[in-house]
Amino acid sequence: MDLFSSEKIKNILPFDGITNYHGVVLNLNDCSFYYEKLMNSINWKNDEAIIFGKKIITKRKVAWYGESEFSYKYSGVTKTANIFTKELLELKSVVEKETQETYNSCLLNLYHSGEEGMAYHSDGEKMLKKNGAIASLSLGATRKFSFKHKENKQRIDIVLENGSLLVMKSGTQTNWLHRLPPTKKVKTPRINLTFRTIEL
Ligand SMILES: O=C(O)CCC(=O)C(=O)O
Ligand SMILES: [Fe+2]
Repeated sequence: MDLFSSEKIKNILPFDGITNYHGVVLNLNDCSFYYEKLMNSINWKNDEAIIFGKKIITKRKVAWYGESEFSYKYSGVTKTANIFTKELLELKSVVEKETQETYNSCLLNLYHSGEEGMAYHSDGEKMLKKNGAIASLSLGATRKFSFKHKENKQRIDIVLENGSLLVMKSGTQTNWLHRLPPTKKVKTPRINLTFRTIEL
């Protein structure tokens, strides 16, 4: 973080939480380099979830990476994380410098087109450090991202560009839901990386 960068970092939530939008933190060359690299080298898997008792397989792909092969439970299934690749460690260090926080794991999502998204949820899994920052780095297609207050249903929308960084901090997961709405307008893929701190 440079001396002046705090001026451009804004809390986009009006109350009950802090979510900072840092804007674009990677230059275009780095964006293309990491987008291609991650697209081709990450151990992408379709996600499984149990919705109303039925097993569904998402079109969106996911991958968990971390400092160690920690195991985690997702929709009743125990899975093992992959070990950070060189590129993920490089991106982690960019994000750590920019946010002045540290992270020990990363959940990656690959949305092949605008038809794939993620429904309203909050990231409050037991394993996550309580009120720890979740730093979300976006690569590829620009997508809208929405927050909805759990009580008064107020909505806040933000556009996440190629190379941008959004950091969800204290209060955000407790008081707000977030989602990536599907859209017919976007035809190209987007990769999202959420750096997190897991208590091992
Ligand atoms: O794709 C995104 O921007 C958000 C992903 C997300 O909310 C999550 O992985 O928990
Ligand atoms: Fe999330």
